[in-house]
Amino acid sequence: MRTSIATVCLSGTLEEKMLACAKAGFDGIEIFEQDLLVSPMSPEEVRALAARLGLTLDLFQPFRDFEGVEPQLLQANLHRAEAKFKLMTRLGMDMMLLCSNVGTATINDDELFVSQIRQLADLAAGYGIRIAYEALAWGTYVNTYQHSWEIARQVDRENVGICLDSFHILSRGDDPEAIAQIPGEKIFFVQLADAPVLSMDILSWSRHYRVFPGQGGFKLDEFLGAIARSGYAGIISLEIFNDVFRQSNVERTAVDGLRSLNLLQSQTAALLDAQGIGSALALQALPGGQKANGFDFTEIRTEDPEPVARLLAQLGFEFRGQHRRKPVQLFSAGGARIIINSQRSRGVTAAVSGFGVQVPDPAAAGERAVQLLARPVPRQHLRNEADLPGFNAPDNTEVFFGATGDAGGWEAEFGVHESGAAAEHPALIQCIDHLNLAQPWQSFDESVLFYTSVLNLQALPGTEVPSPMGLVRSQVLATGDNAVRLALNIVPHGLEEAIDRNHEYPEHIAVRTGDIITLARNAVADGMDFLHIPANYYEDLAARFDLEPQLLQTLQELNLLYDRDEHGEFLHFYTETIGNMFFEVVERRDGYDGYGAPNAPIRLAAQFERNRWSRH
Ligand SMILES: O=C(O)c1ccc(O)c(O)c1
Ligand SMILES: [Mg+2]
Repeated sequence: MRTSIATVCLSGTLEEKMLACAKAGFDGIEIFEQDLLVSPMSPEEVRALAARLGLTLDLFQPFRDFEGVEPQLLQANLHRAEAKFKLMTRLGMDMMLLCSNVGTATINDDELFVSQIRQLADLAAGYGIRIAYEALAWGTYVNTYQHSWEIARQVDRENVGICLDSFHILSRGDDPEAIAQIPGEKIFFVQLADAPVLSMDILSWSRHYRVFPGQGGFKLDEFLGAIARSGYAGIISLEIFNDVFRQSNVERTAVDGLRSLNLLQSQTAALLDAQGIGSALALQALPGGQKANGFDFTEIRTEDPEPVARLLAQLGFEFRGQHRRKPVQLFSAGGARIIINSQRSRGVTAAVSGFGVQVPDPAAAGERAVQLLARPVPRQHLRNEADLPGFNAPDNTEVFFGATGDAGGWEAEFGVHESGAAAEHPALIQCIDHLNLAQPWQSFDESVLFYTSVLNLQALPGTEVPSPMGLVRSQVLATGDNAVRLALNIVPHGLEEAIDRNHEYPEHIAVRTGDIITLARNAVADGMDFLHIPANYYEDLAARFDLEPQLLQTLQELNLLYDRDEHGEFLHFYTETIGNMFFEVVERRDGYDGYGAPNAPIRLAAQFERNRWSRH
């Protein structure tokens, strides 16, 4: 599939945008006219740069407010168009986007639209230029794809077709199914954008909140499937107006965009395959996404392992061994393995630096990640050491693929020979339940797409948690069976540096137990520091749930939090924070499925009080 992206999606100068698109691997770009207007590069220089970078210049856009006007204005519009045709000739471009009129149209008459666009077409033909007519969702008279197609059909010129933009169609709730009936050769261009489901006027939604495919709520595989069934064989482009992308790192945004297209074409190929339909789009399928069976390990980086090791021991973890070659230690409890790594850790008090998941075929999962443009972690293994495919997530977490049930492969490097070595006491901890990773606000959507596509996780509906630092947006990603769960928390604006500053906005590792009360009592006996929960919380619990007074008293005594859903009950507690991380211990009774969301504000406020206090 040939891929393109509109320059309006990206930050920086036109030159920077072009370099980033080429580096990410796009085939071409749409030149958004404003980017050219403000550029010091001449049209000839833009053309030469594109040629040098191997980028095609696919669409000059937008040309606005043309049809449906009085005769005098039409002449001015044709004059304006001719100037742009000359400019396009200098750029070596042959396709112009014509948006349906949103401003100057005063006459609602299809026949007039047809005859005026026909005049434009005949003028364009003299320059060898084709016109792609796009119905904007807020077009004054033309605002549906059916209408733009009807007009283009009646114009009846070889050099006039339509541009289909998923946003304008899906934002209105229109059914894209009828696209399949349009002759593919009359679809001149396809723009894709996703968007979160919001209720606001369509213009504001379009200009500020579009996101890459897979980051919003539109069913773009079905949309692209309908495009494919029309017989369209052209370019699939991204046109994303997004306030955050326009101020984010241009290279990262370009990679994020191409990742979204690589995922979408694979999903669409699967959809068409299932219907037994071939496609002229040459959709590239990715190696199949594998369902992870669980966490392989979680890694903590720290320059001083002692406080973390002490906390792990208080929670019931056993020290399993020291890596034979590196300053790295392994701890485990039940099926939960935690690695403390002191390499490259100068200045890091403690931070969650990576994790592994177990999949049936790690090499294939690694190959899929590469095709999704994931950045490989530089290799540091020796020939006789396990070589887990590893990648840097957008939040800088290192993500590894291990083989299902084969931790022994790398555990041996820690001198651990029999897997599941008999501990002195059977561990109360069963496994890693979930990880909570902090996300800078600029890269939240990028992270969601990365983790859902590379780790093959599903995004659950997001929530918002009030905290003294601001409203924290939170999003859970999980395998269908919850064997692997990640909770991504957006860091409130202004605190994103806190992640690097090693303070204030910690991440956490949640481990699961079948007996949290015994585990908490053992930890108290071992002198562990718990996050202190205020008495107000327990008064509120008593009001909301009818709890046995004895249980309520135990919860308060042990700083345990409580929640209930339609399945069962949830008991959990938090440890004190070390550096940039802490632990949570959870007990899920009778299939409780959530994360104690009502308790999250209590936790954030308690940590805020505590961290403020510890800084003075
Ligand atoms: O918002 C706009 O003006 C605009 C311009 C060009 C497009 O292709 C589009 O989808 C929207
Ligand atoms: Mg568009």
